[in-house]
Amino acid sequence: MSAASSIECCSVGVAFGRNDFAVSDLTLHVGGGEIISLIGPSGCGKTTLLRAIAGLQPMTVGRVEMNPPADTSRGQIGFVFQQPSLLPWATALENVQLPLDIIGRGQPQERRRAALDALRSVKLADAGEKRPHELSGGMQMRTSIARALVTDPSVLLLDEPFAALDDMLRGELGELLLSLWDQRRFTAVMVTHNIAESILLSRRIAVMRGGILESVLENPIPWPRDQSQMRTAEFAAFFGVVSDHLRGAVDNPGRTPDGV
Ligand SMILES: Nc1ncnc2c1ncn2[C@@H]1O[C@H](COP(=O)(O)OP(=O)(O)OP(=O)(O)O)[C@@H](O)[C@H]1O
Repeated sequence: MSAASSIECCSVGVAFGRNDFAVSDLTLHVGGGEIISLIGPSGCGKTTLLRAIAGLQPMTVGRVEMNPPADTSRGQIGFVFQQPSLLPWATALENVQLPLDIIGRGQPQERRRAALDALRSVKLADAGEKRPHELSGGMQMRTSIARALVTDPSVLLLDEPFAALDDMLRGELGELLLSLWDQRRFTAVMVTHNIAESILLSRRIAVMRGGILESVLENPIPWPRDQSQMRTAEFAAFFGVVSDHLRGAVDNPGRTPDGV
């Protein structure tokens, strides 16, 4: 596996109209092997920032640096989107193997073995021959996660990955993500609307509003994480802190030095 890259967003600005900045002068450091959540009201620029980090969205100003550099075309950056977006005519195994086929890594047999390993890692070892319509929503999302991880990326970018799932599945897949991170230690940036999920899964929470970074909150919940922590007083208290920042009820005291 490649070393987890740190991510440096330096004064990133993305404008869609002449002066219409969806993301404005945004500077953020994400440490190698860190999981950080991007949270904020609808339309505040979370997806635009994630796409800029991925290299999918040209920036109007600023730059994004990864160290060591991570390159999508070499499978070093993985994506998980809200919709699993699997090829309907391909089996789960073929879907997972697809990124390896595209970048042309290894011999066909090695690719198949890697895809099987990735499916096993998301507890879908027995579903490889099924097509997407034969999989439940949760299984489709597991397949999508396996596809994102099959190339052993050093950076994983997730855009509201569990938003379409019910609470039980959401919690289950959150814990799966934590265990995958524990084994692989990739750097992850996850967009979510769900405060509890952002607290359970990430080390820091970047709160955005109107295209700017409102604050970066250090998450006090100890590691290792699991869902039982969601019932603690500490979790509830931090939930309140994040909510206040989201509502704009706090005047920025939560910034950490590398999130300025
Ligand atoms: N391709 C585009 N062309 C023009 N405007 C865009 C484009 N993509 C995004 N925008 C605008 O940029 C702003 C930020 O959008 P973005 O999708 O990044 O927000 P978001 O915080 O991810 O929202 P949500 O939580 O609803 O997904 C919005 O005003 C949106 O309309």
